[in-house]
Amino acid sequence: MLERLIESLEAAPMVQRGDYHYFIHPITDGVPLLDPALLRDVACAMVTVMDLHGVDKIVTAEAMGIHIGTALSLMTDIPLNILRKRSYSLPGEIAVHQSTGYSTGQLYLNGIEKGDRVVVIDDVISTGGTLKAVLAALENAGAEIVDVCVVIQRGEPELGRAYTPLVTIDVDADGVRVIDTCR
Ligand SMILES: O=P(O)(O)OC[C@H]1O[C@H](OP(=O)(O)OP(=O)(O)O)[C@H](O)[C@@H]1O
Ligand code: HPA
Repeated sequence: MLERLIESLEAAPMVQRGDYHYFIHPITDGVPLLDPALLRDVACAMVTVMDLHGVDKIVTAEAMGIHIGTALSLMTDIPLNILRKRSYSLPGEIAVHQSTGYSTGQLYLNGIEKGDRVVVIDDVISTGGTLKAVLAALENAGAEIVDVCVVIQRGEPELGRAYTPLVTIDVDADGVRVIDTCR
């Protein structure tokens, strides 16, 4: 089920963002084109590895968790909640600081109730800065985090809790090497 993902990752072009070797891939960037079969492979694998029992909401971060979260939501009928990079100034909005290997910013959580059972998904974890911010916002809102799943784990970031990657990669200036898969 993951052959298309593995092959496309190992063919991914690289660019520099400061000191950061950034790979460009349809799942993580929507560039150059997202093949529906690849998105379907990823969504089916995530549904297989995640614990979705009694889950109220799928949570992801703008922007590149949205297409994956949408596919999962359509497959499972579980509503999708998106942490946005802009504030809506709604009552109860929770703001958290996001940092990645090449950027910093804010993420804003709305629409999560105390006691909600949620799963968190994203396209990639690299430094872990984004998912740490998402988890902090959800904890602040009083959500119960049932599971965390990412398509791609880059390196060995710690989140302070377990999470499941579909694939684990190493990246250097020459490109991407897939070193592990979830099966
Ligand atoms: O583990 P980290 O070092 O935090 O990196 C992972 C995050 O980086 C990317 O988001 P980014 O904020 O770059 O923006 P995008 O999703 O809008 O492309 C990606 O979608 C992850 O959310
Ligand atoms: O190297 C990367 N490529 C695409 N998305 C990312 N998000 C964090 N690092 C990366």
